[in-house]
Amino acid sequence: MADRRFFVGGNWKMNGDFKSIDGIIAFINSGCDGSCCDKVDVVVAPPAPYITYVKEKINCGAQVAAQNCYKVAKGAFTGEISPEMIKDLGLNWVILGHSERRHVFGETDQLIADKTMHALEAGINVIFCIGEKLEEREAGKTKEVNFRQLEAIFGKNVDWSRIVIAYEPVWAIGTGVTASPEQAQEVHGWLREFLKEKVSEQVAASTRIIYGGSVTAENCRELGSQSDIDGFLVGGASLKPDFVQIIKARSCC
Ligand SMILES: O=C[C@H](O)COP(=O)(O)O
Repeated sequence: MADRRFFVGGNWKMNGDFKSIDGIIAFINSGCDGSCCDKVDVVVAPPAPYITYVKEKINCGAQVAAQNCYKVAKGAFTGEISPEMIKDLGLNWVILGHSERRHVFGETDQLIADKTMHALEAGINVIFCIGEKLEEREAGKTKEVNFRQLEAIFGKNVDWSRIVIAYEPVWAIGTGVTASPEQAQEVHGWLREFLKEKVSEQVAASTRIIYGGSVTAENCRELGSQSDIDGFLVGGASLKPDFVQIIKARSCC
């Protein structure tokens, strides 16, 4: 297994209120103790209005991320937040390119690339999401779609040490239909080869590629044991105590 630190993100999406968030923070704080968080990067992404609250309450080493940001620092962009604001809140991570941003809100590869570059320039690390739809997989376009989404940031001045790639097949998100360990490993392997060919051997070897899509406490160990799966981006299960088991999928704490 390559020496890439395991990474587990919890994407709460548009879920939670103060009461339920208190419960989530309680199980993260008690379950993700020092011995565990020392071995895993844990990053949770609450809805924007709760970011500061969550950041103040988490006391176990887990970091807090934003779920999205725009491509400029400030201005007349109602409803948006900027990477500079995320930095100002004391955060270091943002999720970009999530399938819900791509397919519900119509974000293009170009916009996601622009947002990624601006976030990196502002000092924010990026969880860069890609993934094919079911019809694309069934049409034999899995590799083509994922490579196209990823190569949107090739050729730019990317600091790859600050990017985590999240492979999230759209058909597996929130459906209960998880990619099999073999299916996920196959795509992760392709992505690593693609990085090796188009960027560099060093970037391919060191960049973490995490899997997302109906990850649960039950399936995380087998998925996490695949050689090119370096962690998870978890949606639904990150709102439950199962999240702690997923954090521990590869460590023995
Ligand atoms: O960002 C997380 C993914 O969309 C996965 O969501 P899920 O675990 O609910 O399938």
